[in-house]
Amino acid sequence: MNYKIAVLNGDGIGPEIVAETIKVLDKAGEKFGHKFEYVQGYLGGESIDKYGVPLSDETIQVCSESDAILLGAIGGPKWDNIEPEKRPERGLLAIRKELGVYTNLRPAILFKSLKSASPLKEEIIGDGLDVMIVRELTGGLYFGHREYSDEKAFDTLPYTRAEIERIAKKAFEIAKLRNKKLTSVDKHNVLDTSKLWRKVVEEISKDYPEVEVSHMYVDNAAMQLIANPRQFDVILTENMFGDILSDEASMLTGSLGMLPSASLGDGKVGLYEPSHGSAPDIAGKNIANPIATILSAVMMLRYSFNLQKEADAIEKAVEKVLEAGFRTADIYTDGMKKVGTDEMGTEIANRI
Ligand SMILES: NC(=O)c1ccc[n+]([C@@H]2O[C@H](COP(=O)([O-])OP(=O)(O)OC[C@H]3O[C@@H](n4cnc5c(N)ncnc54)[C@H](O)[C@@H]3O)[C@@H](O)[C@H]2O)c1
Ligand SMILES: CC(C)[C@H](C(=O)O)[C@@H](O)C(=O)O
Ligand SMILES: [Mg+2]
Repeated sequence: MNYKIAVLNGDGIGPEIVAETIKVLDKAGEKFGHKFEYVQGYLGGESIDKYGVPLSDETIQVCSESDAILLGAIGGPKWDNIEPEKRPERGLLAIRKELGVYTNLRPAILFKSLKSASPLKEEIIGDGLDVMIVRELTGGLYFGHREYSDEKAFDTLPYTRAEIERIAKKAFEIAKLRNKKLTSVDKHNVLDTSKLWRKVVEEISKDYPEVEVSHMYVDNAAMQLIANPRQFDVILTENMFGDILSDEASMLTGSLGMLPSASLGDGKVGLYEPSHGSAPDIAGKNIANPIATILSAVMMLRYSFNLQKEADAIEKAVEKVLEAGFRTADIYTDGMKKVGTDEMGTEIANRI
């Protein structure tokens, strides 16, 4: 089959990690007889430089005419001091909103051979940690009414019942296919939106009697993720809590460079990007870890193209490369073979 993928390199390490992902996708395509066609779009800083805006109509069109979107990461110091509406990050929020991808899946999975790369003790991290964070992506604080003056500024955190219902249903559906345990994370003791969130999640849970549901305050959840991460299976939470908790959870897997993501809606096009940012501190040095992006492409094969054996083959190749001791700097531990971004991509592609 032929698949058309919109590619948005973005900024910083974006082009480096996307190049390795394409290398891996092409190898999988070759092996299983698929053709991946890539169409270039522009997002964030690169789009500001090209079009003067962080997301252009041209790129929206390229994305909506594709079967899926592969994104590197956006942002960087070059664009940090421009007006808020024109920042690279606004382009990312706009594309998520435009595509209606309200479900952001961020799976924190520990590869066995990376146990020693996690800062947590082995007895806490255990064997085979696998937590799925389901983050609401197109509502809440990121999209609420906001105002700024040099004397006073505010952001608002709105959620409608419908927005909570649809993400809660997705999370319960996912939990049903996993260990049937869902922890909804909120700040019910303080926020009205959390009051509605908890009420709606409770209501939806009645349709999923096989899933055990519990509620946890976000501050406690931040602590529990470190103290006892294995208690979690599916974590359901709102936009900003999910942003923060997913970066935290990434360290359970060894590095932020290991955490992929899939952003899905009810429409045709899914957006696949690593959970991390453009890492300007290491950009252009060929040291970034491409695995989060490669695993995001695995999610693309699974969720957008239904190519299960192809997805398994890439995932297995990542596992084999890690077992063989290859490590980028962020997951390096003594005695392993340190490799650059491109070598990591090549080693993975060679094992498909
Ligand atoms: N989805 C996105 O595009 C996205 C996500 C987060 C941040 N950002 C943007 O990225 C820029 C930098 O933000 P930041 O520094 O807070 O977050 P960041 O995620 O870019 O980096 C945080 C730390 O993790 C490291 N890191 C990140 N990805 C890595 C990888 N693949 N391999 C090895 N190390 C990696 C970085 O070197 C840095 O030390 C900002 O402009 C921010 O707005 C974009
Ligand atoms: C860059 C920023 C807008 C973005 C977010 O907060 O969603 C990022 O941190 C992420 O996790 O994808
Ligand atoms: Mg983030």
